[in-house]
Amino acid sequence: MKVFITRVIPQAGLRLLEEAGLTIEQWTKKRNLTPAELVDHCRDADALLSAGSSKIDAGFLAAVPHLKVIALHAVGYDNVDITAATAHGIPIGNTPGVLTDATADTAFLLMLATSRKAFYLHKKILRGDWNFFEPTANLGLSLEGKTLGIFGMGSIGQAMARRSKAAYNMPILYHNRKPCTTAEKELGARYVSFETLLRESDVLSVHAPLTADTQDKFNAAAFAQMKPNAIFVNTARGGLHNEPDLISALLNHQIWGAGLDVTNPEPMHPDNVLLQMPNVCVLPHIGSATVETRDAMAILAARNIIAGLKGERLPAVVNPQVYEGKPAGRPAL
Ligand SMILES: NC(=O)c1ccc[n+]([C@@H]2O[C@H](COP(=O)([O-])OP(=O)(O)OC[C@H]3O[C@@H](n4cnc5c(N)ncnc54)[C@H](O)[C@@H]3O)[C@@H](O)[C@H]2O)c1
Repeated sequence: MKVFITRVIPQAGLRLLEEAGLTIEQWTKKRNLTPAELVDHCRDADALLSAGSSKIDAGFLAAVPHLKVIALHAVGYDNVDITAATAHGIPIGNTPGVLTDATADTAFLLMLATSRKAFYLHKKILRGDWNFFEPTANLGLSLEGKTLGIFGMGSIGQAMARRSKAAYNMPILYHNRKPCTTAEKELGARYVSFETLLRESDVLSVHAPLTADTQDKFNAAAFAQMKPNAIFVNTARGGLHNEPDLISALLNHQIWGAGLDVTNPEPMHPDNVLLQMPNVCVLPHIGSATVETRDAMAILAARNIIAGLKGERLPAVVNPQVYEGKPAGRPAL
């Protein structure tokens, strides 16, 4: 049986697939597959392991309904039409949990780096500009005791809140689809409306998935309600903030700074004005990019593939409804 993999993934995952007797075809070119290439490579595959943001939409799924499982090398699944996959009876796997700490570290890094203008000052040193005689230009903001607002208090939001509370004793506010008792008990986090989150946060860190509800959630109207000293951090998906509105909010001093691991589009154009702003730090979507985390993600994605091909329930399934009212699939492995 054949697995098509859309990008080079760690050996730890490939080894598991090989040990299961699967034939692996991996896309190794240094560019993303086109939609047509993705369909072509999946025609004779039994499973797809998708690393990156290839669109797994209704058109793609209709072209390859024979796939027995699709495993994402990611926790976010905004690139997948889950309804269409379920209608075709294709289970979709993802990699929750194993990337929580690495991504929360990235959010924390961006909060701290932005508060101290770290990326901008690094760039100035590269230009030979140490700015010794104008030290006020280097001043950032302290984080101790400042209020952290979390939008999306799931696994990564809680991990970010835990780090910030431990490091800077930050009071935590959050807005979520439903109250999170763990964060309330463990961190004293306070559930607030979206408007209160905007108005009262000194740092606002975004950790909700990209959905129709959250698309462009952080737009001109939202930034206008934030504090002039607020730092906006997004490690979730670039589609949650409206980039022109974010740029205006920064230029008009409606907010103080921004730390972004995700942009819209990706990659960000090197001439983007955000990259020239002192109070902005941008990373190239490296939330989960540690050796250990990527190994763990590859292993979980491989386990999802193997379970799917055996007709077993995936260890991490996004659309459990695919199993409803169906007898367990006939083992194919
Ligand atoms: N930068 C990266 O490399 C990277 C890495 C991992 C995850 N992510 C992103 O981070 C997101 C969160 O990951 P997670 O593991 O914490 O997921 P999670 O499911 O544990 O948490 C998401 C939280 O968002 C909340 N939420 C959903 N819709 C909401 C809405 N409309 N309003 C308010 N809250 C809402 C949910 O209730 C949930 O508590 C993922 O969806 C993914 O897009 C990015």
